Amino acid sequence: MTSRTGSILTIAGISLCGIIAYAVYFDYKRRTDSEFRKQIRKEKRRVDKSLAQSREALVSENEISEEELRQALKQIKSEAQPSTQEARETYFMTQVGMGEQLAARGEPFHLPAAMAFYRALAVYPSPTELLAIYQKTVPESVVKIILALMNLDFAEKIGAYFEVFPPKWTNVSIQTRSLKSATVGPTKVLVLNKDIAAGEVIYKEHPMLTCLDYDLQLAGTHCTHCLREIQLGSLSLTSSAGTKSVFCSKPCQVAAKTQWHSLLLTLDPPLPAVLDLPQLAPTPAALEARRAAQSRFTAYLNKDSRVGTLLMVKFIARQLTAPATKATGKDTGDYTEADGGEYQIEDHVERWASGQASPPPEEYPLVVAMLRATLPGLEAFVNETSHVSLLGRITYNSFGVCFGGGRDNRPASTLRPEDAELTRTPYGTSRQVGTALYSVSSYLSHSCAPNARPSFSSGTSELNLIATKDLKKGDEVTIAYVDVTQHPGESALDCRLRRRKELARGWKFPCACSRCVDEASEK
Ligand SMILES: C[S@@+](CC[C@H](N)C(=O)[O-])C[C@H]1O[C@@H](n2cnc3c(N)ncnc32)[C@H](O)[C@@H]1O
Repeated sequence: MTSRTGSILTIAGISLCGIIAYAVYFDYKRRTDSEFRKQIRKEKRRVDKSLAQSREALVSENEISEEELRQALKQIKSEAQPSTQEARETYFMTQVGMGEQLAARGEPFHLPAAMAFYRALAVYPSPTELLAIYQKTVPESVVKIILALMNLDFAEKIGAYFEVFPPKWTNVSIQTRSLKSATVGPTKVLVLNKDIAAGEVIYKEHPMLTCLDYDLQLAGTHCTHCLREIQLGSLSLTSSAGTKSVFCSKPCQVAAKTQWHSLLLTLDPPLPAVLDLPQLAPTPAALEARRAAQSRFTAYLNKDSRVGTLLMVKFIARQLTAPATKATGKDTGDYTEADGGEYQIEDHVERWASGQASPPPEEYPLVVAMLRATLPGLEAFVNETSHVSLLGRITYNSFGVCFGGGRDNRPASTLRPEDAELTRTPYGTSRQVGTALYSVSSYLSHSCAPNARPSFSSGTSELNLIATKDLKKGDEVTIAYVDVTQHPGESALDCRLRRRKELARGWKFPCACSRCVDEASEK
């Protein structure tokens, strides 16, 4: 080992031993905190510019070509990653040692040296910190190549998203189009990749997150995970406060337990075992604090049946439990490997359009207290700004799950009408059994004369998108976000006003669909 390797390992080792468990959270923060990501994007533009220059310089100095960089990255990406903590540590040390030795052999070995350092970076809990160490200890020309590899990796990930998502089997792609409205600018829409006949299923999609309506949760009549009506026997999970969630099947029970239930509602170890990270042994006082924080948070949710907030914390939990969820094999609608792209649940959610949320002031401290009591450091997943924007994004994109034509015994909301939950469903939120979020369907536009409809014909929250007209390749697919039928005794004008009012309240846009445009010109 060279003396420099020694210094990298000594400096890095402090972090490796001390913060490996917490690193998971900080890495998630990097990926979830929208402000932080905004900064990264800004920084990326700056870095892009300087790296484009540095790449040009690398190329012009005949050091390394763009193609060589691409091949190097491809090679690194194709290699298997160590899966246990012990293996990661050994891999890290081997790669750093190798990088040092290669770098010392001079310029022809700078690319393989940078590749070794880059591999070490990929398994290190805090990459920015390690990069700073490299900058102090590794030859400048090698650092330049490491930065160029980083930049290329980032650019490939971001740039390719809408090329590989949605997956081909959904028969749709996402395009940016300008809608026929003076106030609505370019917006993303779903466009068909092939002709589809009326009545055919365009695609089926499992939700990434669900929330059973609170009254049904209490009644125990529906599955907390897939929202199916429970016919035969049910299974349950008990929270730290003694309340029960029921499930229609073992896979649903396991999925809910793994994804969010253990972390948010119990005193079980919060880190999924498959992460193979050291679990902190909680003191009795810490366990009691966790139970109390969970119970205060649950009381807050239950008081006004807050769906958006529950979905938001389930989303936070899912980011942490993703590796464990993957191991259960249950379809989670996240498309983590959409046609070759590698995505996390947050990569999808951060691209969604966002609405305005105005949670009561007591909500944020309750969320933070609950996360901190679960595991110190976990509260870093949200700050005051990202809490509001995450909530806005989640409520803006939620769908109402209705079986058949929907139910008619849903209790009215206790919130002010302007704060009451509004979900996308042609039957009306008041007829749903629960709320669900979908990766692909989030991009569906509204039309008062839609050409498709969401159907839940499997009796679960799996969304079947059915064409209601003969459609051609290139057509934009639309659904009705609200009830657009003209009811008996309702004039066309009243119907128009009702649906436009609801759209303005829930989604804040003046509808630019063909029916609204035609009806406006008939006046
Ligand atoms: C829930 S998002 C749908 C996905 C969104 N288009 C995107 O870019 O991610 C709702 C937004 O889509 C646009 N939109 C959908 N249907 C529309 C319509 N009929 N008229 C005008 N804007 C519409 C509006 O900008 C609205 O705020």
